[in-house]
Amino acid sequence: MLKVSGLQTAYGRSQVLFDVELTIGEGEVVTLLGRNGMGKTTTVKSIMGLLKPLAGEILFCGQNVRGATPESVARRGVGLVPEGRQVFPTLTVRENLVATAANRLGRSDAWTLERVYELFPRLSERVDQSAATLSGGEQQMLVLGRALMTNPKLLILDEATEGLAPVIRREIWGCIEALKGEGQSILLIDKNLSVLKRLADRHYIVEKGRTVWSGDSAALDRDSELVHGYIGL
Ligand SMILES: Nc1ncnc2c1ncn2[C@@H]1O[C@H](COP(=O)(O)OP(=O)(O)OP(=O)(O)O)[C@@H](O)[C@H]1O
Repeated sequence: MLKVSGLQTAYGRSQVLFDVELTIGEGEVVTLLGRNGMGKTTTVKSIMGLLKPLAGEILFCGQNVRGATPESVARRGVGLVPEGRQVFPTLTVRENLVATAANRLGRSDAWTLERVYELFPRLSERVDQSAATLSGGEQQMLVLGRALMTNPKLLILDEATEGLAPVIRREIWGCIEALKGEGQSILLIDKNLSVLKRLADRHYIVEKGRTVWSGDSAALDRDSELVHGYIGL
């Protein structure tokens, strides 16, 4: 579904990615791990077309999307839950969910408001409340629901549980697990290694803008010393 290879990206003159590679197959849950500032968000922004890479290949469903606009990447079926709970603050819960909703790929089991409310009952109790007045956890659920309403082939979650109370985190992890059960392909960035090991099929570690390790959860355990050196957890 997604194949990134030799990815290089810079902010102005400051190059941050030097050689990132990762692959996500249909229905797979894959993580991108690494310490703060190693290039995970920059990789996501490069995939989404929010940054223009200097070099490398980003193949999504067999087509090169490197250099494509964010709109075009979204239209092809990549949904992003960005860092930092980016709701549309002046819109209500319902308006947030429908604002970018689409079923461009014509899925027969498309996401609907009802299905999102079923997944996140807290949102169903607040449909006419403005997003700015939601708690942090509710805002994050809203952003996740909004991404699902675009019916993405690939869902990318960048630190979706950061800064949330444990009970809300568990709720969000439960939803991600349910999505995995439905065959949703997901790229996860998070610091909660024990949950990621249980949930994900494979993992990639980035260190100073390069993919330096990849493997499944069993390999992550086997190489735990090396892995902990890289991700510092
Ligand atoms: N807009 C920017 N301009 C210049 N440098 C940037 C910019 N955004 C990020 N960087 C730098 O790029 C590097 C990689 O940052 P990035 O946000 O991709 O890291 P990350 O692995 O996602 O870390 P975190 O877990 O802290 O979000 C860091 O050194 C960061 O300071």
